[in-house]
Amino acid sequence: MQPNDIPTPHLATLNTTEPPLSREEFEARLREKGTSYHIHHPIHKMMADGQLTQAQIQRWVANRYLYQVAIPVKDANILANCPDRELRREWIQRILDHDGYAIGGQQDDGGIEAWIHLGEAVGLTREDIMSERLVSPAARFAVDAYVNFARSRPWQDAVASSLTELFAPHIHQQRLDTWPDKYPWIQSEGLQYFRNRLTQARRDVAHGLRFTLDYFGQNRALQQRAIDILQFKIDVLWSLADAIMLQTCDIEIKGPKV
Ligand SMILES: O=C(O)c1cc(C(=O)O)c2c(n1)C(=O)C(=O)c1cc(C(=O)O)[nH]c1-2
Repeated sequence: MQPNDIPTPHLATLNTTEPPLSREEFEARLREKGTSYHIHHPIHKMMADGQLTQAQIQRWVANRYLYQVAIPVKDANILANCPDRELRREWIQRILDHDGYAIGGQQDDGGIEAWIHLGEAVGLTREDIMSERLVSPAARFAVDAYVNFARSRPWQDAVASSLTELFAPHIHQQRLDTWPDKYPWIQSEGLQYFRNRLTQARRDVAHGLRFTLDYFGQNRALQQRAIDILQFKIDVLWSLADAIMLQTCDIEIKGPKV
């Protein structure tokens, strides 16, 4: 059995008889998936409307830390599975963005550190965040599903699974636009993570999208596969948001407040 034949319940059966979509139509079908992006999840709508309490924002940041630390591990799995040197040269930047680096006198603390600063800006300690003691088990399952996908699927599939980043600049911008007004108690320096991602995500997605349109554009079956993979990733993010929402609802009812 070839890696591409591994049955995955998330991926629909491929219809190989239809003609391929044009490049434009294929891209449009991927972008259409934005209608089910987690920006539409109730917890993110409440967040943008200013309806979350400090304890709920804290739990969101603490749970999302799992995703932040998983991303470079996911990307390292892509590098490990990918024999294409050109792709690795570009992809490695994603690991540096999140882990940071100190190379040849140049230094950047990276996105994980910026996320910890966000946690401190919302009133958590570094220990609260890094110990992962506030995270929900269901959030861990959702994030693990993404890392396992990148570890076990062909690297081309894992590249396509990053394409939720098509929609990420919008949600980062939404937080930058709404938080200062809705949550004035959050120190503004803490929002630097979102500012950094505006450019990083646009750069990443230009690369990931170009690759996906080229590789998965070869025939209709591969195009459908990429669309299904994007849906799988959208489901990962939605499940993560579900997990956080359930947990934050619980703390509002019976504590403990952090
Ligand atoms: O805050 C968000 O809503 C959000 C969503 C996503 C995404 O759509 O996957 C990413 C990020 N943030 C993010 O900060 C990030 O670095 C990132 C990397 C990736 C990826 O799949 O490789 N997604 C995302």
